[in-house]
Amino acid sequence: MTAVEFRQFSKRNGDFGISELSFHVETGYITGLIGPNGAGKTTLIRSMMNLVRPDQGEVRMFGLMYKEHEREIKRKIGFVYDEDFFYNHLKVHEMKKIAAAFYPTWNDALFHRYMQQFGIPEGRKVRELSKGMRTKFALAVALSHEPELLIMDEPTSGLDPVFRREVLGLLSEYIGDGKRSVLFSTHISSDLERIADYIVYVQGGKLQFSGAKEDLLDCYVLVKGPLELLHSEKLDVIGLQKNALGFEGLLAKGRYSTDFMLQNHCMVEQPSLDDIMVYTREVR
Ligand SMILES: Nc1ncnc2c1ncn2[C@@H]1O[C@H](COP(=O)(O)OP(=O)(O)OP(=O)(O)O)[C@@H](O)[C@H]1O
Repeated sequence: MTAVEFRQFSKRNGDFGISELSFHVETGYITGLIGPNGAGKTTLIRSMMNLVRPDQGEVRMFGLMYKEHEREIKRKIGFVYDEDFFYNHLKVHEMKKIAAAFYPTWNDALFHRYMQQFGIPEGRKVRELSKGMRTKFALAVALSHEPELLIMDEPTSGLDPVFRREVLGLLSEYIGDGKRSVLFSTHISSDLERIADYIVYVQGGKLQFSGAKEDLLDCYVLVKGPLELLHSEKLDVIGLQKNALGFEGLLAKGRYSTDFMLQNHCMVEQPSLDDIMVYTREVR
């Protein structure tokens, strides 16, 4: 089952373009959308909300098209994004009332439970909430209509590690029954290493990878070695960086043996998602 499917999606905005991009988001899992600044993550997320329309190709949500099923699709989605979309002068319970009116499936008991869990006083004005509380409030609103898919643009940016950990715990709990899905973009790849099942990695509007996180992490090894080795051996180092102490970069896994690396005084490590993004970035 797929919660989201991009088919040959193309979109141009000035000199930035996404061209014939296809990927899908599996139902029942947490998918992380990663890529450097300006990669196109927000454009893709906005397309999932029908706030951006493709020039060509299509976006299917739960197998449905926005053209015919906008209301049905939107009701199945909880959306949290980094811009403020609340009326700041309202109190929490007043703002909640407005949001709740949009959703027939609104669960008020669940909302109150989140408010208690997050320590958000419902009589407080939205503008008086801290950034972290505001994110939690947005998350509570998004979750209280019990959506099938939670979409978030940078939900954990600007949150302290304790808040972040709490939000991540909530997401894992939320997908617990296997019928719900989460997709979120982030620059904090350690969050994804902790909880994501799948990764969609974009760069400059192009898809670099879409699949299980473990498969992406398994594609490469991070290698550090002496510069002399580069002269004597033709190593296909991805994102090669040199300094006075030696070289480092990625090697496609399976291309060189551990014995070879040991004999040549190379250190081989498991790369992080950050390492993969740094070393596979295209030089502009
Ligand atoms: N409405 C628009 N008009 C013109 N250009 C746009 C528009 N929206 C986005 N862009 C451009 O599209 C590119 C991708 O932007 P987008 O916000 O999707 O990237 P992102 O991966 O979310 O970046 P970041 O991590 O910095 O938030 C950028 O070059 C941006 O300037």
